[in-house]
Amino acid sequence: MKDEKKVLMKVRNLTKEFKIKASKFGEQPQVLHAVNDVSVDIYEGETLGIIGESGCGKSTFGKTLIQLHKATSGSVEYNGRDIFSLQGKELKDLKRDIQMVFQDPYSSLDPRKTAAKIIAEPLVVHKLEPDKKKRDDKVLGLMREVGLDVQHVNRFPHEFSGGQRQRINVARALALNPKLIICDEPVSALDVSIQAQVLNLFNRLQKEYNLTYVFISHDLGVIKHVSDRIAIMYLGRIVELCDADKLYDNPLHPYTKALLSAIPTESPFVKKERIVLKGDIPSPIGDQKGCPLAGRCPQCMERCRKEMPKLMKQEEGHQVACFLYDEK
Ligand SMILES: Nc1ncnc2c1ncn2[C@@H]1O[C@H](COP(=O)(O)OP(=O)(O)OP(=O)(O)O)[C@@H](O)[C@H]1O
Repeated sequence: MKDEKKVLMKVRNLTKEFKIKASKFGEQPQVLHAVNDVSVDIYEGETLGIIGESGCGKSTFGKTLIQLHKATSGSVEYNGRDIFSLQGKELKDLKRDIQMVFQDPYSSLDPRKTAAKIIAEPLVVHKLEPDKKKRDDKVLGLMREVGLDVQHVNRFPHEFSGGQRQRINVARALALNPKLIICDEPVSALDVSIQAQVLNLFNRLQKEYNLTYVFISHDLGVIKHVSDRIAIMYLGRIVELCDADKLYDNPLHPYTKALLSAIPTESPFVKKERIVLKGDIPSPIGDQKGCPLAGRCPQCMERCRKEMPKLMKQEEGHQVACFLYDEK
């Protein structure tokens, strides 16, 4: 990442709630708090890793950033402009600049279209390359760029392996020269041996095109490999935000500590204490009072059950939302 950091996306108090319909007659509909008051800056050229257990709101956060979900409240600025107020050409331009790559490389590809058609589609939709010959050349160039054999241009998705399919998805996203790519578990559905190759592809493309990534994963190893900074999510909130090189040596939040304690040590001679949090993740349905971890935290204090801690700076490049670090 560059020394001089430019904020590409500024997220403030982003909240996404889903209304859950009443299951029985007479019951009130309930509110599920999927993303809760999230504020974070995303810097140009960086990879912001988002990690947390299943259901903590990672995907909803990514989708709300690009308006696949309509935010309940909060704001997102991209290059200084409020994206929720964009319309017409400005909105179309934004949809070129920000792309998303999803977890399942198969279901996100139309099985009836060839690789050529799939990769060319965004160029057609955005009327970027009306000349067929030039468009075909661009498709072949993109295939080479992501490591696909151009001889396979007329193959259908089922004729490719999982890793190759994800490369088609990446080529399709790249076709529009995006600035920011939201990668939602892009290697989780792939064999471990293939994961590293696809992660290396993401790294190479980032350097080549100065791409910014929001990289969502539940896998601590993957997140460590790709991220410049890491946001740890729990129950819809960012509980810790830290430069990647500091986090693994100095986790502060009790939830992060528990999460990291599950990683096996590199040497079998080094023993590590495993921190197991009691109970399950609470339901995101209904109002929350106090810290979301209060009921499970081994260091819970009186205050934690009543007040919501905010993300606060502890040292350069390290913020945590925990009263253990906020003496009152
Ligand atoms: N369309 C929806 N309608 C209602 N609830 C939803 C919807 N999408 C997500 N949720 C709920 O929002 C919460 C956050 O889900 P989300 O998929 O964002 O989590 P996640 O961290 O990405 O998990 P996973 O890794 O399993 O996808 C969950 O409780 C989920 O059930």
